Amino acid sequence: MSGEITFTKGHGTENDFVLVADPDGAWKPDADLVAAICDRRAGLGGDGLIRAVRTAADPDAAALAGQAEWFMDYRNSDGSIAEMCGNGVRVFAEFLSRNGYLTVEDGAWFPVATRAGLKRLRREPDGSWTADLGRWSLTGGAQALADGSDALVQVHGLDGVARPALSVDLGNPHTVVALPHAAELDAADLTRAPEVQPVPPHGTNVELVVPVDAIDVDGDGTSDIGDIAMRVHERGSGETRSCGTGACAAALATRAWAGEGAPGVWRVRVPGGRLVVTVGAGSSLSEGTVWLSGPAQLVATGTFTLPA
Ligand SMILES: N[C@@H](CCC[C@H](N)C(=O)O)C(=O)O
Repeated sequence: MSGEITFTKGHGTENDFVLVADPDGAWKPDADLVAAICDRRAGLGGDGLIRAVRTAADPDAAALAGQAEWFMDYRNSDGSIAEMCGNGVRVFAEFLSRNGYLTVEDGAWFPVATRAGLKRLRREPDGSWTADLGRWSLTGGAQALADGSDALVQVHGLDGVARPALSVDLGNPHTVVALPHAAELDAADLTRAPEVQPVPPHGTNVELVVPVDAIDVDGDGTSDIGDIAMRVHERGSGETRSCGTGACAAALATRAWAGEGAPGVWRVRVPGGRLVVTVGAGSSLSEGTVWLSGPAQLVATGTFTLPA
């Protein structure tokens, strides 16, 4: 590919992406080009770039070629590579389906290859998508669960006190900090990356979370659905209006802090909308499987002239 590329702009709860179909793996954008495309003033603008390439045509995904037709090559807006994107994979599925690259029947799962392995997706009758993100774990394991934290995070704009946090692995790294009040969530300055100790070897996405409510659906006096609000500073992209894997991490860490009997379904309110996180059957408080549900919208298609 040279000269110009055809792109689609899409978002999931306002986590926005530039999507490019590259079935044969002919386009090899370097980090500078990805950053130029994602630039909100001089480029198209986006929290990330997603290249849709046939699994067999990309060396990073070729091992999964027999198991999924398409590979989501995800790049952050600074050009760095990320293993996984929960909002992006739903938008990717919508993109493949709307452009005829895949025939998708409502309710039927289909596989997608990512750098974090195979994921399954399903379109819901209302047009939203559910992504089976597969395995997650508390990075610090049982000890982190017993201690309630395995990291300390200093969030700019607050009182300067380093706060306890839990690290969650969803294929990509997350560090979740609980704040006591919505006012603190609003006051946090996420124009600067929160400072995490010990420094994660591959960087981390940082989620700030506050409890909102808990919902007793069946009236038995226990909470069936957890309800939290979250803001996120994404590795490689800065503050975004949503993060799907981040929403899962926030729900899973909050569930771990709540302990046995905590809900298995969580509503996660983000600045760009709402997501639903469903903890897989048989998951413990420190590891298991997880599903993410939410919207995926395509908003524009056009051509972009590549810099000479
Ligand atoms: N916004 C995404 C996560 C994108 C990758 C992340 N910035 C990283 O570097 O791990 C999501 O919706 O999960």
